[in-house]
Amino acid sequence: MNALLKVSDLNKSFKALHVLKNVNMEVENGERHVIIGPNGAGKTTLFNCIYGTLTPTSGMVYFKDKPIHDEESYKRVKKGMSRTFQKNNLFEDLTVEENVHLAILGNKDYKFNPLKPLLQYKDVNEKKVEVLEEWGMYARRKWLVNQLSYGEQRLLEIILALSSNPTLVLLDEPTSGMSPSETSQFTNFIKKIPRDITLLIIEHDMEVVFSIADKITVLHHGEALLSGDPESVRGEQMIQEIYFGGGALSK
Ligand SMILES: Nc1ncnc2c1ncn2[C@@H]1O[C@H](COP(=O)(O)OP(=O)(O)OP(=O)(O)O)[C@@H](O)[C@H]1O
Repeated sequence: MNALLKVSDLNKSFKALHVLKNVNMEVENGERHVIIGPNGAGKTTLFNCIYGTLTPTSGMVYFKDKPIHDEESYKRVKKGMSRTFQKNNLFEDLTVEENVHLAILGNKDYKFNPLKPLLQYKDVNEKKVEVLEEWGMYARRKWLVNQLSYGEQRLLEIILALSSNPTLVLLDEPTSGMSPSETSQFTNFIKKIPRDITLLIIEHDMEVVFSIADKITVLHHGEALLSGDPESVRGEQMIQEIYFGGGALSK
């Protein structure tokens, strides 16, 4: 079977700024694939082109063997993609379960009716309970989001991304701003996600990278310098010099 996601000769420019330069990358089914690279390398721009937030200047993105690079994000979500963003995207004054409810509702075909009480969406309610139970948030379902710790809020964002039954989830710097204990909670959480869900993650914390990655792609000045298993990437002399020697990956 072919790769779940294939990025082929992808370019993205913002006027004269050539951010992505002929990027080629493949993500296999079930993989935990981590993208590393210094600030400004083009990692989020690459995510935006994969998810449809941005249209590439040229090149192709294939998902499940079909070209998707000119489709809107909502169509990509329907095909099984979901994502989180660098900054929290939660409704902080709503409860945990209301956030989950709205995320599930947002992926349904029927239009949200503001006059219909949330609890009357029976299938959404069932799915909500399933999601809250599966990911360990049921006990805190009535908590307001702003009562959760920062680490729990970031986990809730991932839970929302998982609530659409995705096959591919893109996580953009999920541990940014987390304390060491929140980061290790995150790593444990990632390890519990079943392998029928593929993960593509932008991550700066090298301890996290090497504890979760099956494959690492190094993006440098908009070019995919190399892709490989963690040990081969760690062993590359060029990577040692650029990243581990100079500490260029730490924020
Ligand atoms: N919408 C935009 N318009 C103009 N320039 C942009 C836009 N989005 C990103 N850029 C520029 O593209 C370059 C790459 O940015 P991008 O956010 O993709 O990098 P990154 O590798 O994700 O960095 P970081 O690790 O800091 O998040 C930067 O120089 C940024 O200023």
